[in-house]
Parts: sequence; structure tokens; C-alpha cells
Amino acid sequence: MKGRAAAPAAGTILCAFATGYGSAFGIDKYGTATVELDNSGTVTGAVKGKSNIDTTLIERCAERCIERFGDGEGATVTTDSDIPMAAGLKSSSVVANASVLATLDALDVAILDATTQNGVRSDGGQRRITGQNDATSTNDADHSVTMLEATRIGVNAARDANVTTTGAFDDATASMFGGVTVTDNSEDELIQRDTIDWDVLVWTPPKQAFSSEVDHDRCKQLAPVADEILDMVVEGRYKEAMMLNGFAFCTALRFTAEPILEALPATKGVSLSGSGPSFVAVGERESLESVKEKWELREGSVWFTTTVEDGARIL
Ligand SMILES: Nc1ncnc2c1ncn2[C@@H]1O[C@H](COP(=O)(O)OP(=O)(O)O)[C@@H](O)[C@H]1O
Ligand SMILES: O=C(O)C1=C[C@@H](OP(=O)(O)O)[C@@H](O)[C@H](O)C1
Repeated sequence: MKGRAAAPAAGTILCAFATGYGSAFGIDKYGTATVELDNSGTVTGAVKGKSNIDTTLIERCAERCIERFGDGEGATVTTDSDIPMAAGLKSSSVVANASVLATLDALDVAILDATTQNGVRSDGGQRRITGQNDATSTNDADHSVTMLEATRIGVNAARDANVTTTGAFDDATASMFGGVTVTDNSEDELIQRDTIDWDVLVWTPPKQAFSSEVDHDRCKQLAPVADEILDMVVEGRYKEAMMLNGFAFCTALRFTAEPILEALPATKGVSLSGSGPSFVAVGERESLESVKEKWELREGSVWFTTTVEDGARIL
């Protein structure tokens, strides 16, 4: 049996390194995973076109799905992603979500949408929805699982593979569901989800910053600031939250805040994304064009994308 899935990248509104509360939004750039089950009893990972990448994360995603829903199968998991790795754009959440969904698909496990299951969707008049933590999140005997629980499988695989500090449930839900998500990463709980419609400008410098290597103690000192930012996020003041998050985490993670200054006052929605080194700016395309001109004077790539309302999907 074979399964295939895609998941989008994401940008940061509130980084979870300070308090465990985080917020992120899905963007229109995707990675995919293909899973082929076999009788070997062993799971092997591969990254298309690259041979020097640690495949522990994607292997643990498939293994966790097989341990829970399978019967000792082996598998080959292959990812194909043009999302820069360790750039702050959630490449790890993307491949984890895609690998989990592809494995569940290959195992013929039914994937339930927690939002429709609860009878609420983030459309029409009800923009912001809260309390999506499904009580009956999974039914192993029935061979079914909600997308929220599938997200938790990937987050736990990321913990197994040591590619995360808090588990990054904020990034994982933004990628799995699209829109804006707000989470408590210490409990892997989804607090809030919202839909937004922004143009997004990204600057990715030619460097890497691995989330597992951040100075967590230094970030924790930002707790009082992170509390203020969380209040803004819960009120839907996403752009102001990003601006404050950007200045705060540039200080803690020792990045220059110059790209944020360059984006002001064109947009308040500008931040370092995750553990960096990418920066993201959001708003109307016209006002972001002036930011693009300034960011293009820097080394690396500057590109436009948009937010996405839908997240990961089976292909
Ligand atoms: N295409 C991929 N295939 C397999 N694993 C990947 C892929 N992209 C990223 N990863 C995993 O994610 C890790 C990077 O995660 P992280 O440091 O959190 O950066 P990011 O911000 O990009 O998520 C890599 O070390 C690798 O384990
Ligand atoms: O590993 C983690 O716990 C986190 C990683 C960060 O993202 P990146 O992986 O994009 O740096 C950050 O945004 C998130 O809130 C928490």
C-alpha cells in the first residue's frame, strides 16, 4: 500500500521558546511525503535529491503510525520539499505532517477533520473558533484518527528525533490546518484558530539555525514579553504581536532587528520567524513592495507568497 500527502510551511506570530505558548500561520509553500509499506519490518527514510539529511524525524513519524495502527509493517518514506531547512519556516513540521498523513493513508486509517467533527468551521460569520481539542480525538479500534491527533503524532516524532525544543505544536498545527493557530506547546493543546488573508514577504538569508540548538534559558527570560504578546494574539492583534515578537526574539537569539526596522512603518506585521534566520512581513502586497526593495539589498533570497486557509492534505 502507498500513501502520499502534502503540507504547507508557516511563519511565526509568537515564538514558543519563552513560555511554551506559540502562534503561527500557514503559507503557500509545500513539502510532500510518499510512503510505501512493505514486509521488511524496518522503516527507511530518504530525501529526494539529497543524501546528507538526517531522516530520523520522518522515520519516527512512520514508525509511530505503524506502532499504533499497523501490524509490524516496514516502510520507505520519501520527502520532496523545497522549503529551506532550518530557516525558521517550519520545514520539520511540514515533513512530519506529510509523513504522518501519508503513512496513515497507506495504512488505510480514516482521517477525521476535527473542525467538521465538532460542527464548526472557520468560515462564514464564525471567523475565530476556540476549544478545538476534541474529547474523542482518536479511535484506534475503529481505525480512525482526527487531524489534531495526527498532528500530535508528528510532534512526538519530532521530540523523539530531537529536532525541537518545545515540540513546536504551534508550527505543526499552522501547517496541518492552515490559517493562524495559537497553542500551548507544553500540553499540545490548540487554543484558537483563525483565518487570515495576507500577502507574505519572506527573506531567507544563506544560513541555518536549528531549533534544537537555541539558547532556551535566554529565551525564557522573555516570558513577561511573551505574556503580553499572547494577550495581543488572543485579541486577534496579530500584526502588533509579530512586531513585538520580532524585536524580542531578535534580542534573545542575537539576530539584528534591522530587517524589522526596514519594514516599519510599511507594515507592523514583521518578525523573525521561529528560531530564524528568515524574517517574514505580512500585509498588502503594495506596501510590502517597498520592504522587498530594502530586503533585496541583503544576501539570500526574498520572495512573495500568501497565507493559506487550508493546511495539509492527502494527495
Ligand atoms: N525534506 C526533509 N526531509 C526530512 N527531514 C527534514 C526535511 N526538512 C527538514 N527536515 C528535518 O527537520 C530538521 C530541521 O528542523 P528545524 O531546525 O526545526 O528547522 P525548521 O525551522 O526548518 O523546521 C532537519 O534537521 C531534519 O531533521
Ligand atoms: O522547536 C520548537 O519548539 C520551536 C521552533 C520554532 O520554530 P522553527 O522550527 O521554525 O525555528 C518556534 O517558532 C516554535 O514556536 C517552537
